[in-house]
Amino acid sequence: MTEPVFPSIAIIGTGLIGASIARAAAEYGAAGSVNLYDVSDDVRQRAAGLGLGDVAETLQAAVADADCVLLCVPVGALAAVAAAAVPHMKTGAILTDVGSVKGEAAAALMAADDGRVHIIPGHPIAGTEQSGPEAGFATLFRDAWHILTPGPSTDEAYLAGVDALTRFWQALGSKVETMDSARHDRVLAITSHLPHLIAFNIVATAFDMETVEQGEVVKYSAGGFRDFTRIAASDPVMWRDVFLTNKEAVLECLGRFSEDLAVLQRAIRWGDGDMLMREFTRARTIRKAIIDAGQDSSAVNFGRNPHLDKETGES
Ligand SMILES: NC(=O)C1=CN([C@@H]2O[C@H](COP(=O)(O)OP(=O)(O)OC[C@H]3O[C@@H](n4cnc5c(N)ncnc54)[C@H](O)[C@@H]3O)[C@@H](O)[C@H]2O)C=CC1
Ligand SMILES: O=C(O)C(=O)Cc1ccc(O)cc1
Repeated sequence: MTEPVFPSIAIIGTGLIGASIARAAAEYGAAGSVNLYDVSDDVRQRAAGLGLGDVAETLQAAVADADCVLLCVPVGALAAVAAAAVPHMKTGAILTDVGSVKGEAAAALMAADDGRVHIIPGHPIAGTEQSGPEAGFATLFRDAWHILTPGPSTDEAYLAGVDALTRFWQALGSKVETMDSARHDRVLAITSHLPHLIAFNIVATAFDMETVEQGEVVKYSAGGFRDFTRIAASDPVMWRDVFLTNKEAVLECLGRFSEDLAVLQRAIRWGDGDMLMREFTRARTIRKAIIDAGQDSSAVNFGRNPHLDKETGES
């Protein structure tokens, strides 16, 4: 077996993502030892029971020996956790995160910078609608993108840190890209954040209609609506924080989306079949182009936990 990328890592927040990193790092030999900490007593006990690593009683104890500290908490908690962690970290260690929004995450991490650690924000584009340590699985990051948004430093030690973190995520199976955090937030607003908002909204609308239609909405729900309900089952705290911290980019996308929806609404009202054909054909072509380019990682990861997928019975 090859040398681990990091002799020791600390994972703060042992939910879906933290537990998946712990399992993957152990399974693929990416870290020599894995320390864990979660603010919740109950989650800490469950993480220990699952054998995810050495569960510490305090954040300070978890990070003290780590060569890389991975913050896997909701975006809104990053600033406080980073501020509490950095003074106890080793000089030269890496501080990264997995937050779904990067501008705010980078600002939260940078605010804690004391000049001794290397701050390299990151985001795995892989997940499911589930949360908690039991939901984690080692193959979550396989073939998924991992976006790093490093700072502007050209310091040799910092660049060596970026290189090590890249190798860590590659060892977990990810394809790593670096990107400017503002660009990340614009891209993710349309590809991930807006789709989640639409799912939360359509499920709520259908539920309200159900009281009128006496159960028929859910009873006859076809595949499309079921897919929306899966996404809408995602963690409310995590998604509240995403929308609070990527406000501008999401509102921009929502504005464009509403305009385009109004065009379809108008076409339906006026019976403009040509317009509907044009729009639907274009969407179909786009989907085909995505598949042909091999970008459909959803088929690999999203929503497919081999340990928990009760619907398909996969194991
Ligand atoms: N769920 C998903 O599909 C994905 C989530 N992410 C990001 O990963 C991060 C974690 O998300 P999940 O693992 O899904 O959430 P989760 O809800 O499964 O786990 C989060 C854990 O953080 C803990 N926590 C909260 N505040 C804390 C604090 N101050 N100190 C220590 N622990 C604390 C919670 O107790 C919880 O156990 C979020 O920032 C999210 O944006 C990124 C990619 C995919
Ligand atoms: O489950 C799904 O469909 C997802 O889209 C998972 C996901 C959620 C948040 C992210 O920042 C990245 C991936």
